[in-house]
Amino acid sequence: MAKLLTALYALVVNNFLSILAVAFAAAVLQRGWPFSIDGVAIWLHAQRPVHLLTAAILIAAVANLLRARWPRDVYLVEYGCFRPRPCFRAPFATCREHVHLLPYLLDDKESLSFAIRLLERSGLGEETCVPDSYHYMPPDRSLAAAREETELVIFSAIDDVFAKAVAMTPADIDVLIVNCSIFTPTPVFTDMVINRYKLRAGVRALNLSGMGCGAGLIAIGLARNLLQVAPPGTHVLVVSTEILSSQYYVGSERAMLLPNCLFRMGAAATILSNAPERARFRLGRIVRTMTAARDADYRCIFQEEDDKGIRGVRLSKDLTATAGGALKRNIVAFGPLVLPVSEQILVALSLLKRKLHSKVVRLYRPDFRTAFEHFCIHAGGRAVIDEVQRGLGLSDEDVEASRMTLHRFGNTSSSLVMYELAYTEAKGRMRKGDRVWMISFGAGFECSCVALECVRPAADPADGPWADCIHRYPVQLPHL
Ligand SMILES: CC(C)(COP(=O)(O)OP(=O)(O)OC[C@H]1O[C@@H](n2cnc3c(N)ncnc32)[C@H](O)[C@@H]1OP(=O)(O)O)[C@@H](O)C(=O)NCCC(=O)NCCSC(=O)CC(=O)O
Repeated sequence: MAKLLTALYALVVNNFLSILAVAFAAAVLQRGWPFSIDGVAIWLHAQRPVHLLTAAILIAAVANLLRARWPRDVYLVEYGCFRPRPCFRAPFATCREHVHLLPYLLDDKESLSFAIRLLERSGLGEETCVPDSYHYMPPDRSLAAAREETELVIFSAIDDVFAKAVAMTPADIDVLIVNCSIFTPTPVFTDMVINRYKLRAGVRALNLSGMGCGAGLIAIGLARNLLQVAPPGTHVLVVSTEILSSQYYVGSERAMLLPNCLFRMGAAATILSNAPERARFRLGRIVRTMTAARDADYRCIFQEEDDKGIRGVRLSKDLTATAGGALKRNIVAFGPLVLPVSEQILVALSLLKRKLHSKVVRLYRPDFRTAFEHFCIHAGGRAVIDEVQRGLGLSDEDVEASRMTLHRFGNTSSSLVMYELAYTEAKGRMRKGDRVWMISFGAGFECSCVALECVRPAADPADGPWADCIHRYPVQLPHL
């Protein structure tokens, strides 16, 4: 009964304007339309032609002006992901053997057992992949190795997206955005892509670095902003990756060993456009929250040298709480833009109740499943997914794409959310009209939320990074 009442409440409140319009139309029809076509014709006839012409020109000019100022709709035309070959696999046995052979960990038994424990409890499976350089002993952290990894992951992802977007070629790209946080070579990634694919001389190229795992959605937000004011038919290629070779930490500090355990190779390439032709998703609201003004948040993910002068990325123990806080702040802006009115009224009522009664009244947690069918949550680590699931009150099915992506691919940084989208599609769950919520976190600290609406499901959903393993997923994860 309560379920039925809730559904009825949502139906009435969310369709209030339509119900009002139908009631008004019915009332008008019952009373009779006050104007007749003859009456309007006589009135028009009585006006001076020059006045009618001026009015028509004015109306057309205002409409044109409004249309030009109205931001264009932006679409995700296609996306592709790097699918690592099995030779890059890093199963536990190999990782365990490697950490036992690392000279700097050999003397530090505590750090050694910590690294192994984290590997086992990380939520990563047996098939995640690391670059060739990690298979060397000691790991090859040279520029040449990083460049080799870059070319492999980026070019594979771009090849994949153009293989899917059959009607498009690299020559159709007007703007190129590449993001990678830790490694920035010269010439930069965008030049690498322009050189390889011989992009047009007039292509606009932007490179984002140092922005952590959140940079993929930041790049998509930037592409959206550009496309909203660009001439119709403009195409942007966004490439998101993190290059691991140069950032392997060879020290023994726990907080800096963690990235070695969590990060794995990956890349995604996404084509966006302001033309609806051939589009697969329509971009909805995008909200980015930065909390770098808070010292603790700013230092939460920090590249620095340890006390022995060895460079690495330090991940704070408070990272999950920081992510939860940043998401909360983001939702204050994002929620009202995406939630149905019925949920917003419930939030407003609980706020009012809290104000009137006491601070102990719990605020109503909106049900985001009324606004989205699918969730792609940055799978930064098992604890990050736990925190978001708990905070948003999501079910295990809602976070399945994130947990399975962490299991199969590890933390691939800024490309993760595209692997998660690919999971949902590979499972055949994406339907026309379905809404997707992408959430990413990154150094800064940053939290970005992007809403997507599916306009055309994939022609071949199994064709993607999950092609060779989707039949084995979801897998049962151990209870830790
Ligand atoms: C690492 C974990 C899988 C471990 O989970 P566990 O279930 O084992 O439990 P746990 O959290 O109690 O941690 C186990 C042990 O690790 C220690 N520990 C955990 N996190 C630590 C950290 N950052 N630094 C130092 N030690 C740490 C704990 O103190 C504890 O030690 P003891 O047992 O001795 O008390 C989880 O904590 C996790 O997912 N954390 C989040 C990982 C993360 O930061 N991801 C974001 C990556 S950055 C990113 O994605 C964005 C970006 O780069 O921009």
